[in-house]
Amino acid sequence: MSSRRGSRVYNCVVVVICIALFIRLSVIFCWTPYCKSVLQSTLSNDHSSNMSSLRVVSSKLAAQIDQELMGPKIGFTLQQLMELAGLSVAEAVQREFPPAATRKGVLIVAGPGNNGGDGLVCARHLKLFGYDPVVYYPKRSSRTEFYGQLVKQLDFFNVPVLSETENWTQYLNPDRTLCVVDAIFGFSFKPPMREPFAEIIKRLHAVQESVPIVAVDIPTGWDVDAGPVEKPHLTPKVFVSLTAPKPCTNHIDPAKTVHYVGGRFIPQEFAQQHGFEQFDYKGVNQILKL
Ligand SMILES: NC(=O)C1=CN([C@@H]2O[C@H](COP(=O)(O)OP(=O)(O)OC[C@H]3O[C@@H](n4cnc5c(N)ncnc54)[C@H](O)[C@@H]3O)[C@@H](O)[C@H]2O)[C@H](O)CC1
Ligand SMILES: [K+]
Repeated sequence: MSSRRGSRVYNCVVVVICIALFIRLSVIFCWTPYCKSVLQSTLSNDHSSNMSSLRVVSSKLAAQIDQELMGPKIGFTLQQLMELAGLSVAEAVQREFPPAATRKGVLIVAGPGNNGGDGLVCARHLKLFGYDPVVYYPKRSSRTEFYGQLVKQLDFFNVPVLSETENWTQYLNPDRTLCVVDAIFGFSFKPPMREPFAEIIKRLHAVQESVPIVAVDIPTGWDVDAGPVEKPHLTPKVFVSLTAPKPCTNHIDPAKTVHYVGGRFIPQEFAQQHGFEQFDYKGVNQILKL
C-alpha cells in the first residue's frame, strides 16, 4: 500500500518536473527571441524605423540631426540649410510642373516659421527658373531679421509678397497657376490649426484637385509622426521630405503623391552613423525621387 503511494508521489514529481522543464524551454526558445525583437523595435523606433525598404527618421531624431548640423562641431547656419531646402523644393516644382509659355504662375503660401522661410527661398529660385511666383505671407515673424531679408530679396526679384488682407485667392485659378507650394507649417505644427491658417487650408483643400499642392517637408496640418490629423487635410501631389522622410510619409498614397527627398546637406557617413538611408542623389541634383 505504502509502496503504491510512494510510486504515485514519484510519478507526480516526475510530471511536475516535466511541466517545469517544458515551460522553461518554451521561455528560452519562443519568448526570448520575441522579447528581444520587441525590445529592438522599441529601441529602433526611438531613432529610425525601417518601413519596407524606406527608412524614416522619427521627429526626435530629426530634431537631433538639426541640432548637430547647426551645432559647434559641424557649424552650418540655419540660413544655409534653408537656402538648400528652398532650392530643392524649386527643383521638384520644375521637375513636376515645367513652366509653359502661357502658364507659369506658382503660388507660395508661407507660414511664420522656418517652413515658411523655405518657401520664401523657393520663390526666389522659381523666379530664376522662369516662373511667375507670387507669395502669400499672412503672418510675418520678427523672430529673426533673416525673414525680413528674404522678403527684401523677393522685392529685388520683383516677386509679389502679399500680406494677410490682400486678395490671394485670385491665384487659386488653374488657368494661371501651375501649383501651390505649401510652406505653411513643417515639423513644429501642433494641432489644432489656428486662424488664419484654418481658413487657408480649407481654401487649398477645396481646389487641390485642380491646383496641385507641393508640400515642403510635411503637408500642413499633418503630424510629423501620425500623418493627417486635421480635417480637412491636404493631399499633396508632390511631397518633398527635407534631409530624410519622417514617419508621416508612411501615409503617402503613391497613386496620388510623388515623393522626393531634398535638402542635400548630409555626407553619407553622417547618414550611416545615424542609421538612416544614404540617399543616392545623382550628379548635381538637389532632389531624389523615392
Ligand atoms: N534640417 C532640415 O530639415 C531643415 C528644415 N527646415 C524647415 O524648418 C521646418 C521646421 O521649422 P520650425 O520653425 O521649427 O517650425 P514650423 O515652420 O513647422 O512652424 C513653426 C511656427 O508655426 C506656428 N504654429 C505651430 N502650430 C500652429 C497651429 N496649430 N496654428 C497656428 N500656428 C502654429 C508656431 O507658433 C511657429 O510660429 C521644417 O519642417 C523644414 O521645412 C529649415 O529650413 C532648416 C533645415
Ligand atoms: K508644409
